[in-house]
Amino acid sequence: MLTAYDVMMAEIFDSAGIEILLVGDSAANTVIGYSSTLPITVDEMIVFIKAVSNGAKRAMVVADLPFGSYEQSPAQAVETAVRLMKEGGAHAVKMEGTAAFAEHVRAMVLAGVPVIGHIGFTPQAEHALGGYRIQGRGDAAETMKRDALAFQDAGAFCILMEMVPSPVAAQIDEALRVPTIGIGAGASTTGQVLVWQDMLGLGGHRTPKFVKKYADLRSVVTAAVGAYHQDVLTGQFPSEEYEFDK
Ligand SMILES: Nc1nc(=O)c2c([nH]1)NC[C@@H]1CN(c3ccc(C(=O)N[C@@H](CCC(=O)O)C(=O)O)cc3)CN21
Ligand SMILES: CC(C)C(=O)C(=O)O
Ligand SMILES: [Mg+2]
Repeated sequence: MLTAYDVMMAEIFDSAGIEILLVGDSAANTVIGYSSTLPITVDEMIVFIKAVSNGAKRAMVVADLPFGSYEQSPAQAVETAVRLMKEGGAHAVKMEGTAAFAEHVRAMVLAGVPVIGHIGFTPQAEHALGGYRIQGRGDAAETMKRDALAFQDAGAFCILMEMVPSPVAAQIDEALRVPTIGIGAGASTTGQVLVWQDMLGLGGHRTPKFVKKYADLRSVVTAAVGAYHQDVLTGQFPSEEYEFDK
C-alpha cells in the first residue's frame, strides 16, 4: 500500500504494481500544508479521492475518514463513508480508533462499506495521546490486541497498525484472521504502507524513523527546476525546436 493524492501519481503507482492506493488524511500535511491531519475536511478529501480514482486502473482505492467526520455515531460514520465512495469513488474506507468504535465499523460494513481499522498511533488523536508516540508498549499491548479483534469481529477486512513495537504487531497479526498492514510496526504484518512523498524523498525536513528513502526526488526536482530557470535567464530556452510558425 502507498498513499496517493492525485491522478498522475495514482497512475504511476498502479502501473508499478502497488495493490492498494491510500488517499490518506496525510494529504492535510503533504498536499495542503497543515501541520497535522486534524483540519482536513470531507469535501477536501473528496477532491483527492476523485483524482486517485481517476488514475487507478486495477488498484484498490482506500480513503481515510477524516477527523470529526465519523466519531459521533455509527450513522455519521456510514453517512461519511458513503460520501467517500459515492462522490469520491473510493472502494473502501479506513477509520482510526479503538474497540469503543467497533459499532461504527459494524454499521459501515452492514451498509456495504469495506473497512480497514487503523490502530496503534492514530494521528487524529495526537493531542489525546500526547504527541507522535509509539503505542502498545507494556500493558497497552493487550488493549491494542483487543482493539484489533474488536474491529475484526465488527467486520473490518484489514487492520492497519502504526508505530507499534514489532513483537506486539507480530502478536496481533498472529491473533487475527484478516490481513494486516504496518507502518513503523516491523516486518510481521501482511503488508506495509508509506507516505509517498516520504519514501521518494520529496519532503525536505524530518521524516519519521520508519521511512526508507527509495529516491531523492527533492534533489531531482530542485536540479531540473534550477536548470529551467537558468535556461530562461540565459535565453537557451525556448530554442528553435520549441517555437511555432518559424
Ligand atoms: N508525511 C507524512 N508521513 C507520515 O508517515 C504521516 C503523515 N505525513 N501524516 C499523518 C501521519 C502522521 N505520522 C507520523 C508523523 C511523524 C512521526 C514522527 O515524527 N515520529 C518520530 C518519533 C517517534 C517516537 O520516537 O515516538 C520518529 O522518529 O519516527 C510519526 C508518524 C504518520 N503519518
Ligand atoms: C500513514 C497512513 C497509514 C495514513 O493514515 C495516512 O497517510 O493518512
Ligand atoms: Mg491517515
